[in-house]
Amino acid sequence: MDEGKMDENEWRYHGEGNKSLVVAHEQRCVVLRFLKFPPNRKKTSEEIFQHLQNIVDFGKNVMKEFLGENYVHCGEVVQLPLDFVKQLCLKIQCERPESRCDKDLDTLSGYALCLPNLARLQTYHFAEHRPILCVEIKPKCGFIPFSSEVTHEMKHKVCRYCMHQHLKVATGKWKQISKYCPLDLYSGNKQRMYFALKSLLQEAQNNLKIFKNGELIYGCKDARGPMADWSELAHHLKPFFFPSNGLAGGPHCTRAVIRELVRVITRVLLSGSDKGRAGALRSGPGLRGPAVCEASPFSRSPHCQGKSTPERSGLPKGCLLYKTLQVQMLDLLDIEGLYPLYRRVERYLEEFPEERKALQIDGPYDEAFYQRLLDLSTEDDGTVAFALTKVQQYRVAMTAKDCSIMIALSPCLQDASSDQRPIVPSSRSRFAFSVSVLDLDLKPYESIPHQYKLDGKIVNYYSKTVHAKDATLMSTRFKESEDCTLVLHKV
Ligand SMILES: O=P(O)(O)O[C@@H]1[C@@H](OP(=O)(O)O)[C@H](OP(=O)(O)O)[C@H](O)[C@H](OP(=O)(O)O)[C@H]1OP(=O)(O)O
Ligand SMILES: Nc1ncnc2c1ncn2[C@@H]1O[C@H](COP(=O)(O)OP(=O)(O)OP(=O)(O)O)[C@@H](O)[C@H]1O
Repeated sequence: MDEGKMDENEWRYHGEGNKSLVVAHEQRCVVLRFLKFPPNRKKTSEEIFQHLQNIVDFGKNVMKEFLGENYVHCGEVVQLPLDFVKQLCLKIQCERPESRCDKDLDTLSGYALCLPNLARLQTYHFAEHRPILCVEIKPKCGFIPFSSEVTHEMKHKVCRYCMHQHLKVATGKWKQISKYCPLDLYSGNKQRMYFALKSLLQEAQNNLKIFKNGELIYGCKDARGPMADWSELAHHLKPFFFPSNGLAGGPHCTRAVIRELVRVITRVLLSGSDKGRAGALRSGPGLRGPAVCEASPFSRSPHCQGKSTPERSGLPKGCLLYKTLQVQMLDLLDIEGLYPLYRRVERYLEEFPEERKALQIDGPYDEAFYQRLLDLSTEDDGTVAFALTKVQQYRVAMTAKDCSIMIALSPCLQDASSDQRPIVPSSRSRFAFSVSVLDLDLKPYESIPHQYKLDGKIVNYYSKTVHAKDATLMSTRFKESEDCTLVLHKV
């Protein structure tokens, strides 16, 4: 990229999250990822450069090690002309969803990350002219805490995502509770995975997006966005899954196309032999905790009836879901066990503020930082060193709980057998595919107190609503039995 000759008209708005905004190049398969900040938060250019460089280093030295070379794209920090950034910011403003406009794009530093466009991924040298379908999934936390530090019984039964849904609907973030449960997706059991993916398709929230040739065709921009329309989605997908047959339209066609999509995504998610060092974590927590979440509607669905023992994780060890789950499980103590250790580090830093650098709280995220993450002991010897290791592991785990997986699918030509790319078959076509992870920014040390408070809020709200529901149910049952007694009495 020639940073000297930048033209805002060659870039278009692509998407954004809470902390960054992404624009895509119209022709080339690259994106620019800019940081966003609340309007009054002024950061120096040097701070922004350092923040971005830390993201790159963390990707290279930590996440590539854990997840594998091919899945992680670190990109590079680029310096752009300020005039270009200002014009770009004006150009895209009208396309930004209202709910994301509480933060502004950083137009003052001129720094951004330049990354491959994972929605039009060319990793395996897909021919430029071939159509590309891309599915982005934000799977969230795939396990139930196994730490003995957990005090709320509910946390041993219901996963955080399912509990959080209730609070999100109550606060108006989303309109309705999703049937998606991360434990189903991470189960490795095909039926549970189909159920999870279908649930995501029904209620995408911010957990599912679908792009065709780099354009968003499915998924919420905003809680106020229109409802999911499967027939419109099927219309987009039909040429990919039923290329040469004249499958008629209508609900039958829609169902057939969605079924194919779900099957292909499941196969891709279960595939993979990419080498990562997540194996280094296997001697640690392993797959512990309950295998199912009590709130998942799957356990109450007809598929599950008659099965007394839920499936344990059947994820193949090489697949990205497995590796992501292993990194998530670096949260060994749960926020309840971690918070006192965070306080220990805080007290130490209050006394010796100059030590912050040596403790690598704000980087550098180098090989030494990575090596310390491999110590999975949970025996607290009372030291700051122990507390710090657990704090850093927790931050890495939280990052893995909030990352997204991008699956790019490109239809194969009949003669594509000599290609080196992995292939996934569907019933009427074949796709070359690639899988990548995005949003691997290390969660800040400062967010730990917020996590602690939020955890309490989520569990308390869920317990309250579920108890209220149970109480209503009980009182209805009680009434029914009272009625019954009366009837018996009469007889
Ligand atoms: O805490 P959670 O589980 O709500 O996750 C937040 C996400 O909400 P979600 O649950 O996915 O709707 C949230 O996503 P949205 O902005 O709501 O789309 C962010 O990803 C947030 O991360 P950060 O603070 O921007 O680094 C996420 O915060 P943390 O990952 O820092 O907890
Ligand atoms: N390299 C990429 N290629 C294609 N699309 C991308 C890329 N990076 C990000 N995106 C798109 O931009 C969106 C926002 O990016 P990202 O998730 O990194 O933002 P964020 O603000 O860090 O997210 P969060 O809200 O989780 O903090 C993603 O959901 C994805 O659709």
